[in-house]
Amino acid sequence: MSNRTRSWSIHGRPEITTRYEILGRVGSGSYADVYRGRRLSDSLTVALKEIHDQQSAVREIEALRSLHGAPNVIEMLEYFYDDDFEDDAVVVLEFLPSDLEAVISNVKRRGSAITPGEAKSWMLQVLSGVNACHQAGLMHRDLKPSNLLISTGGVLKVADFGQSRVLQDLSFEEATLKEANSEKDKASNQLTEADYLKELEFIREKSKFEDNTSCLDTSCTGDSKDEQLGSYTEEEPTGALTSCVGTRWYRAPELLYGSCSYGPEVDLWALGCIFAEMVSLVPLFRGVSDIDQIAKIITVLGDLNDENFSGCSNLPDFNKICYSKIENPTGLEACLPNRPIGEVNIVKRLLCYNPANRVPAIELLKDRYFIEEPLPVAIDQLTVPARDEAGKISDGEWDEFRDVGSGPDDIDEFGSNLMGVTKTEKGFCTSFS
Ligand SMILES: Nc1ncnc2c1ncn2[C@@H]1O[C@H](COP(=O)(O)OP(=O)(O)OP(=O)(O)O)[C@@H](O)[C@H]1O
Repeated sequence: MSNRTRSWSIHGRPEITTRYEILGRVGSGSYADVYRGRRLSDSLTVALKEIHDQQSAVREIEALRSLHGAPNVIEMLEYFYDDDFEDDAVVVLEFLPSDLEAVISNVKRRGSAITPGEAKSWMLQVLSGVNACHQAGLMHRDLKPSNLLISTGGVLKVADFGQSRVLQDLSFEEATLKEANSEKDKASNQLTEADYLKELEFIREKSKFEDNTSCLDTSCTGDSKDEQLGSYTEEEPTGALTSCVGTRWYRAPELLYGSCSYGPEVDLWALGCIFAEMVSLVPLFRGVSDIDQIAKIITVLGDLNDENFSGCSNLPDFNKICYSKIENPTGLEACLPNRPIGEVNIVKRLLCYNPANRVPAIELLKDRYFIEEPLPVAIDQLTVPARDEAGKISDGEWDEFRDVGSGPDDIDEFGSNLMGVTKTEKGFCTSFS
C-alpha cells in the first residue's frame, strides 16, 4: 500500500491533467463516470472513463487490451491503473458521440422507422463486434443498445466491458503474457521499457486480485443494489459464474433462473432482444422485475420446459416460481408488425430457449439475409443523431424498467404487489388473465 493520498477527482490527478484537458462529464454508469477530454499532444477528443470498482476496471482493461484492433469494438488509447487502486482506474477511449439507443429514440421521435437496409447495416456491425469478443474468448454479458456506441461516420462499436468475462480457462497471468508476447512479435520488439513495466505491474496486480476474489463477485461489480441481493450470488463453487449480470430486459432465461454455468449464448439472447428493439422501436421484453421478465418472455415465446430447453428444470431458481400454462403465445411476428420476415427469422434464431440452439454471431454474419435485397445501407449513409439530441426517454422513465436488481426481494415485491401471484411451498405461482 502506498502512503499517497487518494485523489477524489480526476481533475486532481496530474498524471492525467498534464496529458488531457478535461472538458466535462458526458455520462455516468453504475460504476463509472465518463468525461470528454482533449489530448494535449494532438488535440484529439477522447473519453476518459473513471472506473470506481476495481474488478470492473480490471475486466474492462483486460478485455479492451485483448480486443485491440477489432473494428467494431471501442478502442482503448491508454489507461491509468494503480496497483494499489488508491486512485480509481481511468481508461482513455476513443470518443463516440452516439449509440444505438439514441438512433432508435431519434427514429421514434421523428415518427419514422429504421429501414430494412439500415437495420442490416447496424446489425452487421453489432455482430462483427460481438463475434470479435467471442472469438477472443470473452463474453460481454451486458449487451444493450446504450452500450453499442456510434461514431459520427456511422461506425458502431461494442463498449462497456466492465462485466465481461474470459471464457477460456486461462489464468489472467497466462493470458496477459501470451498477449504481451504476441504483441511483441507483432510490433517487432517495439515494446518500450515503460510499456513492459506497466505490463508487469498490471499482471502482478491482477494475479493478486484474482487470488483474493471469488467468482461470486464477478457480475455485481460496483452495483451496490445487486451486491445486496444475496440469493442470486450466494456461495457457489469456485469457478462458477454469477447469474447477476446484464440489464434485465436483455437477460437470457438461464440467467433469470439463476444459472451459474452459462456461456456466450447469453450475449446471443441479448442480441435478439436488441435487433427486435431496433426494428420495432420498442424494447421487446420490458419486465419490471425478474419474475415479470420471465412472464413477459413466455407470454410471447410460450412455456419454457425441459422439452424446449433440456435441463432447465435443474436451474437454481426454476422451481421457485411456477407460471400458468400459456395456451396461445403471442409469437415474435406479432411483436414485429409490418417488418420483413427475414428480420423476424433473425430474431427467432437468436431468441431460442435452449442456448445451444442460438446461432453464433460468426454464423449469422454469413446469413443470406444480409446479402439479399434490400442490401445493407453504406455505413456513411446511416443517420447518426448526437446522443443528447436524440430525444431519449427520460432517465426516470427508463429507470423504472432498467433496474438490474434481482433476487429474493424482487420475488417478494412481485408476490405482494401484483395480482395473480400466490405463495407456494417452493416459492410463488403466477397466472395471467
Ligand atoms: N467512449 C465514449 N465516448 C463517448 N461517450 C461515452 C463513451 N463511453 C461511455 N460514454 C458515455 O458515458 C455513459 C456512461 O458509460 P458507462 O459505460 O459507464 O455506463 P452505462 O453503459 O451507461 O451504464 P451501466 O454500465 O451502468 O449500464 C454512457 O451512457 C455514454 O453516454
